[in-house]
Amino acid sequence: MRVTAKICGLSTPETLDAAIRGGASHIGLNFYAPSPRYVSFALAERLAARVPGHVARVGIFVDPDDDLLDRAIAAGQLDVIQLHGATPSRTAAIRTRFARETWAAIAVKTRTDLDGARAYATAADRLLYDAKTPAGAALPGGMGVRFDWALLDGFRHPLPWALSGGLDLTNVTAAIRQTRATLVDVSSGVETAAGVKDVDKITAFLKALAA
Ligand SMILES: O=C(O)c1ccccc1NCC(=O)[C@H](O)[C@H](O)COP(=O)(O)O
Repeated sequence: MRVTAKICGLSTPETLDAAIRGGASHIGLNFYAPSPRYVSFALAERLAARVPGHVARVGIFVDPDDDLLDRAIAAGQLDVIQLHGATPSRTAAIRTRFARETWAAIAVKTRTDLDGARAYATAADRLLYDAKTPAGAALPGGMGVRFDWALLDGFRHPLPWALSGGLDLTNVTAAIRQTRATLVDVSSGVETAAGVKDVDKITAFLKALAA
């Protein structure tokens, strides 16, 4: 079973290049201003220009308006729109309007949260099962929080999906073994501090998938 990865929240050429060199299938550019991984349109443009055609550029958004999407898609040459906090109907509208592969992030803590994924069955192209961050947390993602992977046992996935939330070099192999994920997503697990990606951590994480 081949497993691929999205390295999320990249904001420097060096770490972006490490993700590409290491074999990431997707790279994530974060357009949510409060995030420590936020990239301006100008920076997104420079980073996107380094990404070869076989690697998908994913834009990360929290309930974005159309203007932000328009500008980010152009700057980041986005192939994929990843939405946090968008309702199924807003997700469907974005997918239709922007004609891009669209991912719905599902914030998971309980089985009920997971069941909520079904509402996106006709609205999105892929689900990103991410851990629900604690109440009052500054961000809805990128906080290194893990959910109970056993919740996925026997779950009938309504769409292709990816596993996210608290993954790192120490647990990604077990996560894949347990959930049978074929696409994993990581952000803080390949950082030395919030928003500071690390070339060696990215390389080691991707190498673990190839082993
Ligand atoms: O990473 C962020 O700063 C972020 C902010 C707002 C919404 C989403 C965000 N990240 C989305 C991702 O796809 C992360 O990779 C995902 O939440 C996993 O993060 P981590 O647990 O740190 O690996």
